[in-house]
Amino acid sequence: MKYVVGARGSQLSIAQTNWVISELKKVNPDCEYEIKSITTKGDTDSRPLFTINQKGIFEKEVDRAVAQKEVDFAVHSLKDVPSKLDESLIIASIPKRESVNDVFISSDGSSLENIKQGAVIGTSSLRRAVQVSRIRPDVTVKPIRGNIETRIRKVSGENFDAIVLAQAGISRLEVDVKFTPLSIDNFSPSPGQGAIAIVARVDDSNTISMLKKIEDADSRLEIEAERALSDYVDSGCRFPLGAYAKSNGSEMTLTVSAFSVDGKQSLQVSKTGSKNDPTSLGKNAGEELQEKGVNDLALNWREKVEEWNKT
Ligand SMILES: NCc1[nH]cc(CCC(=O)O)c1CC(=O)O
Repeated sequence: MKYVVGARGSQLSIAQTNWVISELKKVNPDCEYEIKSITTKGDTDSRPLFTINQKGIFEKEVDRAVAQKEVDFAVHSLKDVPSKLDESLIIASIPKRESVNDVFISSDGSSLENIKQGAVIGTSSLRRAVQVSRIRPDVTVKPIRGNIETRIRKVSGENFDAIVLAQAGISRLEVDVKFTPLSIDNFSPSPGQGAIAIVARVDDSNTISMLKKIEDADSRLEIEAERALSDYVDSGCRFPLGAYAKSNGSEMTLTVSAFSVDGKQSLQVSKTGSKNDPTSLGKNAGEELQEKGVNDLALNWREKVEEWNKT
């Protein structure tokens, strides 16, 4: 049996897709896989500056190829996959997740704690921008565009002294670059960070069961809790949010941090529950955030995003 696999044109997407194919070949030795790279607007345009709620615009283009049967399945970074897929599609498989943490990459090897005063730090993630400025209010956080390799090249000390990226992307690309890991406490990751989602057609049960062979049960439960939480707060999610679920025996703990866009206010919630009910865990954490007034964090978000884009 031969499968055609959809991927974006970016190097990360190709690297992730190759990794998925090598895992699939171990358990489906008789199957063949061919990558069909789908050039999306995200691979041709420059990425946006700081934004909120732009999630998944490029992944949707690849998913359309799955829905239209141009490819059999697609491989994505889960954190970029919107919570609502087309009704003909399903996240068929979640393989074992990579590191969830962010990392700090600087031109002179210094860490976020000891980098020189007034350093210029690049990121286009509002979550990371806020997290950086809370630890080092003296640095300047500036939006940086381009894919991972381009961003790393920009850390020359000329335009950027440092950047923040996901460790998972660097590991998957096998980039040879020095970095310091950032703690999950200070840099609560984006929901789903480090995980890969394989999207297939909901009625294609043969492909789904072939893909399920590389599913990792704990990774699936963890990302379900993180996504249930972000779904719960999504309607008014005009604030930077980090969420991280970790299973431990039969339990799972979901820790969530939410910030106002200017970084001045924050809320943290940590909930433990049965790992087999990730949806309730995510919803419970969301309810507690709402009781604590999370919606107030979103006040004036538009003006605050514009402020970030002026730096
Ligand atoms: N939004 C871009 C993106 N999508 C997935 C990854 C890396 C892999 C992952 O986080 O799972 C990255 C780069 C980054 O955040 O540094």
